[in-house]
Amino acid sequence: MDEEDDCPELVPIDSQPGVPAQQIPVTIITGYLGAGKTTLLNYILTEQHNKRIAVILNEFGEGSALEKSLAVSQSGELYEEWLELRNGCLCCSVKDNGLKAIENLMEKKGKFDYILLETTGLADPGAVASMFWVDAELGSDIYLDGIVTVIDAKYGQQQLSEEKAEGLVNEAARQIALADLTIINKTDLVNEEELNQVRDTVRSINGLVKILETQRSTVDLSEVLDLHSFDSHDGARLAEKLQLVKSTRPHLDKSILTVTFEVTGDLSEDALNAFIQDLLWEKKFCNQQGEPMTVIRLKGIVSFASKDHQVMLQGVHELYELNETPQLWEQNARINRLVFIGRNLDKGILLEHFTSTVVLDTEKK
Ligand SMILES: Nc1nc2c(ncn2[C@@H]2O[C@H](COP(=O)(O)OP(=O)(O)OP(=O)(O)O)[C@@H](O)[C@H]2O)c(=O)[nH]1
Ligand SMILES: [Zn+2]
Repeated sequence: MDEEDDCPELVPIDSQPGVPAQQIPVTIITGYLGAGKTTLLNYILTEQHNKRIAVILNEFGEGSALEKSLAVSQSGELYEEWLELRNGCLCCSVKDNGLKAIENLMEKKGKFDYILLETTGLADPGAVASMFWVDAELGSDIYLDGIVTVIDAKYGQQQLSEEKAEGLVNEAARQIALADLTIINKTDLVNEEELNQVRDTVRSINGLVKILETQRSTVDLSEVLDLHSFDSHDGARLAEKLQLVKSTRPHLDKSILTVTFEVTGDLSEDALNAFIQDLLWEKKFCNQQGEPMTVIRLKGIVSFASKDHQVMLQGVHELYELNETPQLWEQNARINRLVFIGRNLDKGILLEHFTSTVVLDTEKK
């Protein structure tokens, strides 16, 4: 038909599946008190780059304010709240230099294309990350790009070694468990031995995370921004990364640690959901001492019999997602790789549950 000639070929505006066009990335910058978060933000803001960045110094990490924003999230009004933010109404959650920077930015440009959010030192970045995640599901224009945790080279070791009351998680360790990138800052204040020690501790908590070492939080911006840590279109990169991850040993008896395993074969989607929900929601799995396993961060690449594409698994606290990646299995062996970061994790027990309930029978040898 003639009309067909007139009709332009439809092309997607954004070539990256999984990231709708126009979405603004947000990077959460977390880290214990005084580690160097603000120094990092100031550095990023003043460094040469072609991004219009908005900085939010976050207050809702504190007490009732956090509960308030989570409550808002549950009633579904969060979308609106963040939309306002996106449109420039940042003032209420911003202070100091950050505010000036954003005010100036918006006066000049009206809009920005990157958001950096500094949480307070004691905040649980998981709660903040979950908010953005839930928000993204609601069709928000903001998506979570990554969680960056700044660690004090001098005092980090001490902060990470503090014994917490029974049942409580060490916040500094939790921040590392959740991180996509860690920055060990203030290396000028420690000798090599101390630096090795803190690096080993960080690695023992999170076997997956990238570790940078800095003075005055001076980093290559490309290593901090646009990490796409939660995007399923980066499935191939995650799959590659997961291959290199090793299970870790806790630096203290009760510490957070990383457990990873790989299992060949197809999984039952329903059974995998049940497994994850038993683990994250029901806390059904216990270690040999009978203590319930707690997962803080979860990542994986898995194979479902019905799907030609690799599927990415992401979890933050009790939220998780399974998303198909653009990556095809093709002739590659269907190897499921999972990484769990949390407390009281026992690899043997997890693996046993996984192979006996989630892997399809035909594949079991
Ligand atoms: N010696 C040294 N001091 C640093 C370095 N980086 C930052 N500082 C100093 O450490 C102090 C804390 O830095 P901030 O960037 O404010 O840390 P923060 O994590 O934002 O702190 P809070 O928001 O209070 O939790 C400041 O006095 C910084 O000047 C570094 O690499 N070496
Ligand atoms: Zn700060």
